[in-house]
Amino acid sequence: MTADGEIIHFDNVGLRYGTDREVLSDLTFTLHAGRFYFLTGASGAGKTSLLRLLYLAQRPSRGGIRMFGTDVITLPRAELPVMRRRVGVVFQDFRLVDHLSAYDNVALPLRVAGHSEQDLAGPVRDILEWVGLADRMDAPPATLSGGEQQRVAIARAVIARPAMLVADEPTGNVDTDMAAKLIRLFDMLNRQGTTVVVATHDLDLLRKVPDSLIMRLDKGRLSDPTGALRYPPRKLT
Ligand SMILES: Nc1ncnc2c1ncn2[C@@H]1O[C@H](COP(=O)(O)OP(=O)(O)OP(=O)(O)O)[C@@H](O)[C@H]1O
Repeated sequence: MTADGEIIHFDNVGLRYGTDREVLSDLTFTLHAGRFYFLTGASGAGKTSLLRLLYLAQRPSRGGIRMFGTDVITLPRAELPVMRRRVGVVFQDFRLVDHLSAYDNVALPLRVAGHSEQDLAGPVRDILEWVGLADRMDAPPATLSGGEQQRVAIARAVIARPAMLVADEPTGNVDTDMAAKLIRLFDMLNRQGTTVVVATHDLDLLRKVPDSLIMRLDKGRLSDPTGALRYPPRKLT
């Protein structure tokens, strides 16, 4: 994070896949630490593509991106994994490892980072408890409901305490009540200081986080270039 609380800055970013037309154009915005952002827009507007830029799964075709004060465009490839570890990711389809228990799925990022079993056991149990799955730790994903699987995925995304959590339609495969519960988890994380970016079609979710900032994509462009529109509307300070 930089001194003024910026965690990400996009400067005139464009993205095209292959030689096709641009799917994202002229994106200039700043995300600030500790805020909650919703990314909305019609199907095909470019939400997933923009999130992929945020979690460094994709490089832009043009423009500049600064993350945590570092220019990621010129960052050597070998340094990308360290930067990626600062961003947790949650997907609509959970993407859990089928043959691992809930516990082992959540432990995975800490094991990859080299933590000992002794050190990681406490945090993994604590976070599974926090998402309400203390009694399902040994369950393989296939035996969990969609909402339970998504809570494991959220626990896995935040176990290494990322500065930012990025979620792509995280409530797309759960019912309305579970969607509200998942958004409450994101909100709690945000209140503890994690910057949160959630892409969603579901405009009802936006009302559940009153202080959220809305980024609206329209055919690859941000219709509010400052990303500062609020929903419900609130006076800007
Ligand atoms: N790997 C790819 N190769 C080529 N074109 C792609 C690729 N991924 C996405 N696109 C195109 O980029 C555009 C934006 O897609 P993207 O998935 O980012 O939109 P979205 O807003 O997330 O859509 P949805 O809400 O339907 O998931 C679409 O026209 C899509 O067809």
